[in-house]
Amino acid sequence: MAGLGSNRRRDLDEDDIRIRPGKHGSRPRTRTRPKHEDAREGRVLTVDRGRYTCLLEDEDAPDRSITAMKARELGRKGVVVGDRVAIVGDLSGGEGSLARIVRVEERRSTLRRTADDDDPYERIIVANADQLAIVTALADPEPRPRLIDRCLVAAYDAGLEPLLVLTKADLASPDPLLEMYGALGVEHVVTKSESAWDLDPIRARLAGKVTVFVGHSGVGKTTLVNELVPDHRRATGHVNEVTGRGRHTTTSALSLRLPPFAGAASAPGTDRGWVVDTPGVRSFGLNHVDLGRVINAFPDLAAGTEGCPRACSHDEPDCGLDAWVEAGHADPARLYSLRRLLRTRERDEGD
Ligand SMILES: Nc1nc2c(ncn2[C@@H]2O[C@H](COP(=O)(O)OP(=O)(O)OP(=O)(O)O)[C@@H](O)[C@H]2O)c(=O)[nH]1
Ligand SMILES: [Zn+2]
Repeated sequence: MAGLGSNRRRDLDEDDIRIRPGKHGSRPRTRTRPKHEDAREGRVLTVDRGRYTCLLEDEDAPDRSITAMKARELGRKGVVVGDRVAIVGDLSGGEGSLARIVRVEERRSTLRRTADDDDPYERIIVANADQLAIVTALADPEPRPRLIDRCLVAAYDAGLEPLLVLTKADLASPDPLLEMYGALGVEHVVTKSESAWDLDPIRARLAGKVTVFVGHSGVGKTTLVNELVPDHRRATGHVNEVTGRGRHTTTSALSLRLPPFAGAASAPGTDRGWVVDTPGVRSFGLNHVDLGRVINAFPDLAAGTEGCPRACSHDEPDCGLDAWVEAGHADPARLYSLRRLLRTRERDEGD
């Protein structure tokens, strides 16, 4: 599906969004390993009360899911969902087995949030993601543009490519919302759960990427994720089996590997992509966000900031961008959209 203003979007991809290299290209390079030469590489799928469910991604142990704890030597260093880690100890994955995470590889990206704008504690929700899927229902509940704007700011700040996922298209047209976001050049897909799903457009957007799904309660995120990853429930049941702990509501994100699909390039080993489901992400506090970085997602406007006063917020009377736009160098709708995003932190009532 064509994205909105996708030409413009292409331009900024080069500078701002990290392009994923090939199959093994995103793997952290092997560093000098003074200790734990026998450590295996894994990916953190979810976290539950100090226990990390990790997927071993070694050639000789493909797709083995194990439970691990943080080794004491990691100290206070956090381990989050999406982290690439080095693991030692009991890697059998058998019942009651517990391995140790001894190293966390450098992160390609970190998606953070604060509970609200005044919250001084920022939390990393997910490491090493490529894309932020902002799931919004077209009706029931009504779309909340302010919340979308906040998610967009968080995505731009984190260097993630935003993707608008508009659900419940059987209830309302996506056109008004698409018009509102057209100038931003955000990619989008439209879904509806009615009778036959057409999931190919969204699958094509997810292939080969790690995509974090966020959305307000009731927008249909769970319905969609279950459809995309039919093993979802079984996978989470498995986690409980392994840890031997009872069922409870987890607040951790959960990484799910997408199954192969016919429309994707089906070379063996092709990365089908990952969905990272995030229960409980209902607000997106932006306390940690440096709004000065948002303009980097607008290269057409960034080029016009030479006439700005020092430390210009780009939302003040002396900002040079008004003249830049008046001179015809950029679309006024783009400047309007940028300023709307820059003001999201002030307009937080109800979101
Ligand atoms: N009409 C319509 N209803 C849908 C669609 N997708 C989901 N729903 C319904 O919307 C309601 C909420 O869906 P969920 O998948 O539970 O939404 P959620 O975003 O996961 O919400 P929480 O579980 O509260 O976090 C359910 O009653 C779904 O059946 C759709 O495409 N069209
Ligand atoms: Zn300015």
